[in-house]
Amino acid sequence: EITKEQQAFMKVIVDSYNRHQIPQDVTKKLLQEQYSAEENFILLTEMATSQVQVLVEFTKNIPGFLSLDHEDQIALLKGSAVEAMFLRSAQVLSTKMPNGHTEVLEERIRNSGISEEFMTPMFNFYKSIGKLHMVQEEQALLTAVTILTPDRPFVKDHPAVERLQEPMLEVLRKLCALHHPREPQYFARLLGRLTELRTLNHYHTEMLTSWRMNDQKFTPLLCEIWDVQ
Ligand SMILES: CC(C)c1onc(-c2c(Cl)cccc2Cl)c1COc1ccc(-c2ccc3c(C(=O)O)csc3c2)cc1
Repeated sequence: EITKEQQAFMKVIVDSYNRHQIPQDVTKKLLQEQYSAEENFILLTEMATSQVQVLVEFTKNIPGFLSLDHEDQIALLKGSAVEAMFLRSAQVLSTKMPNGHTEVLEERIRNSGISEEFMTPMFNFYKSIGKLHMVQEEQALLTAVTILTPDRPFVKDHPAVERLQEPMLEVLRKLCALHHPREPQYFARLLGRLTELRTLNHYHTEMLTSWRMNDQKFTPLLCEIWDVQ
């Protein structure tokens, strides 16, 4: 069912996804530092900054991405960074990481100055992703599909992005049928998570505003990608 060239195409994306991860010396800090809201915010800022760098490297390996208009490349990265980081942190929180990152990451997110009203939708999303039990290929493809979403703000050449996203959606659809044969609606449920991700974008914008109200500092890279400060 999955053709030879689709397999090769998928391998490029999955290998890149596995190659690009936050380095150990950064993630191990999650286990070491204190648990004050202040310290948690600083750690999460470091994680997010490192994850954005990882995302940029992953995105550059998506076939065809580098031949897009340069301004559109930036618009796609800015428009998808938060969603891609929700997907990645969801993966960490739902797979019991052997290194104990899961528990400490959840603990630090829950105590980092994020107001209660955002906790519920955030952790509902985390739960809904966990229930899907995505295999690694699906996680890699879903992240690539999220990044190559044509209707992000300021994207000029929609059709060019669609032409890159379509083949990835087709491979993802076949992967879902392959790995979840008894759940014909699995692919549709997966795409439903992308809709839920869009709503989290709006919550995230408010989270940023309330952090900034408390004079919290971000890194230059996060300020650039989130148009803050
Ligand atoms: C600026 C900061 C306070 C912030 O603002 N919004 C969010 C934010 C939040 Cl709080 C939730 C969801 C999305 C965002 Cl942007 C954040 C924190 O973002 C994070 C991004 C990414 C990780 C993350 C990734 C991978 C891994 C791995 C691994 O791969 O092995 C092991 S531990 C870990 C940790 C955590 C937090």
